Amino acid sequence: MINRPIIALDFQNKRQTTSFLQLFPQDEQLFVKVGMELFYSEGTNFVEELIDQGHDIFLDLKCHDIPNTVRQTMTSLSRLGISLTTVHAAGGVEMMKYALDGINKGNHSKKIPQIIAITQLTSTSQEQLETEQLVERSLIESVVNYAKLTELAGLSGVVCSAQEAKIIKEATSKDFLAVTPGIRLEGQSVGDQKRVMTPTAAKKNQSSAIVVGRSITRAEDPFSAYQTIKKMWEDA
Ligand SMILES: O=C(O)c1cc(=O)[nH]c(=O)n1[C@@H]1O[C@H](COP(=O)(O)O)[C@@H](O)[C@H]1O
Repeated sequence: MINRPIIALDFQNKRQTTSFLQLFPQDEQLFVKVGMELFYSEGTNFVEELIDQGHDIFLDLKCHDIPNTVRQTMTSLSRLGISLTTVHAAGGVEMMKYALDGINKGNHSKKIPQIIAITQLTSTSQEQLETEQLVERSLIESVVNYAKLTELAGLSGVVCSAQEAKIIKEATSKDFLAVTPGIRLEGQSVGDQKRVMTPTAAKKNQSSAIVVGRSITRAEDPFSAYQTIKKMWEDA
């Protein structure tokens, strides 16, 4: 269980990210997610700067490629000192095993990252699964299947919606992580997300960690929104 909400730093560049982080007390150690948007513009140097500032990093690059390429990517990332990173479970068991091998072969002078796998994105609906992916099973079955394959490959857990966290825990082991984005407060616009839950409902449904973007980054007072969400998570 990760005790703080993970804040998705979905910003275009270092300048925007730094002004956002300045809204938090200097000694507040955050768990932040750097995604493709920020990583592709600022690269590894900025990730290392965030680590030096005392933050835990979820580097969310959603790798999905042939096993050998993913292995070498993970070896490159392993030296950074990040806490978590992602691959797509759709890449297959072999790809996920290679990913783990890549991390293990890397140079961990700082911290060994845990790898978690994307199941079905929280922006995917049952209808899209049927009409676009041509998957005939239910969305839940697909997510649970990906979770079992991820566990078989030896990774630490999955990214799924909080709606599926409990069923994943039942289908896998106690320590297997169900990291859940798609978090909204009551009454907030869901935007492009399809499978959402509140922080309280997510915790009650056995989510291991919540990933929160716009509910914090676009709040009028981001630090206060963070504190509210953190408290909801702690108290549930
Ligand atoms: O890997 C992720 O973090 C992720 C997986 C997923 O299925 N859904 C999902 O929303 N995310 C990420 O979680 C964050 C959610 O942002 P908000 O919808 O603004 O809270 C974004 O950074 C997404 O990239």
